[in-house]
Amino acid sequence: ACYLSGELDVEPGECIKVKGKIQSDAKGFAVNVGKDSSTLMLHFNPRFDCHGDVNTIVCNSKEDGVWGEEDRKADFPFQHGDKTEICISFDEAEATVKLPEAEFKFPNRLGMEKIEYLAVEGDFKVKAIKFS
Ligand SMILES: C=CCO[C@@H]1O[C@H](CO)[C@@H](O[C@@H]2O[C@H](CO)[C@H](O)[C@H](OCc3cn(Cc4cccc(/C=C\CN=C(N)N)c4)nn3)[C@H]2O)[C@H](O)[C@H]1NC(C)=O
Repeated sequence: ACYLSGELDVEPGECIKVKGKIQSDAKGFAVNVGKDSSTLMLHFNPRFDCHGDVNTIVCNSKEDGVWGEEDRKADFPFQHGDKTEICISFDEAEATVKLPEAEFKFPNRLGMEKIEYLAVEGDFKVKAIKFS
């Protein structure tokens, strides 16, 4: 993981802003939020070229270490070398991922009431993390 934090207390309506740069040879990266590494509200996983996916965002949840059903998004608003800001918020129904030019929703399948864990993994250089 290139950024890992536990013991967070992000409540519904609050925002986690991950600012950084996508590596120029990125194969993929992931932003994970939830309770801990085994219990994720959202695994937001843009894939440039990995696991057989090309330019596809794969979202999923994880409950006690078991992946849920994947949700592949239609848009892929990322390019190699891009600087970007990924803002994640949630409410009882869904998580929202806001990018400069796109927005994605993913159901809050686990009914999580707070985010205590954030991890950014893969080919993404984290510049700043802001909570608002
Ligand atoms: C078709 C065959 C069966 O179906 C496939 O079955 C695979 C295994 O279940 C799924 O894959 C899994 O999907 C999960 C979501 O559901 C997670 O993403 C998981 O990864 C977990 C994971 C995260 N991480 C850290 C990380 C994250 C991003 C990049 C890197 C590393 C750098 C890459 N850069 C390089 N190398 N330069 C590292 N490591 N493992 C992935 O293995 C595929 O989606 C699925 N494909 C389809 C179409 O159904």
